[in-house]
Amino acid sequence: TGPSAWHNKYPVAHGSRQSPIDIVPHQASRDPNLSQIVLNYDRCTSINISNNGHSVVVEFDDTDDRSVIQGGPLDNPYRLKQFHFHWGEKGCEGSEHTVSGNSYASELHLVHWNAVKYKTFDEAATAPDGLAVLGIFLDVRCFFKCLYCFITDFKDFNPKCLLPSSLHYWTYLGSLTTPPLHESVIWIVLKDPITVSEKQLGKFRMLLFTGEEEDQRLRMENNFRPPQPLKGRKVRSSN
Ligand SMILES: NS(=O)(=O)c1ccc(NC(=S)OCCc2ccsc2)cc1
Ligand SMILES: [Zn+2]
Repeated sequence: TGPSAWHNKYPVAHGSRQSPIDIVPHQASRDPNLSQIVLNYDRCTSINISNNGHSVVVEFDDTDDRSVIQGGPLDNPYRLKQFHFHWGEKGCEGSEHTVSGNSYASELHLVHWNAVKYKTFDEAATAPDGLAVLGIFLDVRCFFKCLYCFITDFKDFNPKCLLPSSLHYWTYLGSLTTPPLHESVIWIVLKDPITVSEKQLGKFRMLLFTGEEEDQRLRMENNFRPPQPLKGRKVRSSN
């Protein structure tokens, strides 16, 4: 049961601030008050990696403010909880947000929560300003290479090495793109995709298989939700 059936169990699927959306750059309003986003991931500690057969999630220790995103549209620092990817079975589609109708091969989501206003992620996940997700497009060359790299110990993995050169972004109010689809996300989508070079590839590696256990391959099925109605929302652009 794909995205078109989610509304049966999660009526908010037809809500007024659902994600992803199609971003039309020249319709986004440039907001000079939007400061740059600041990422403090230097002391991030990845604690777990899980591969549920159709996505891979790397979780972080979010018991203190060691890895946060702040600035831009955010009034507080938001703590990094996990990151994961969305992709498609064909190289030409897979991202969740689209830009003027065009898809990228994949989209990386760095999920953060507002630990200043809320006590737990679960509480923040149901609040209108509870979560901030940084969306980063991956181009096809990089995505497939990145998916097939190995790392014996991903503990030293720092998502900062995943960032494109420019942190220019679009931002809008939206939701989780998978159930429970809570309308609690301040989306920050970077304009530039990541194109990892060969030499950077050495740094960005991901354990995708369970190693000695049975070869649990990631099925390359689609795990992206199509764009949702804007319903009058404004997309702002950093300069
Ligand atoms: N694709 S997405 O970034 O919008 C995104 C991010 C997180 C999640 N869900 C998470 S982290 O679930 C953790 C369990 C939970 C607790 C309260 S609501 C979900 C779903 C979609
Ligand atoms: Zn996601």
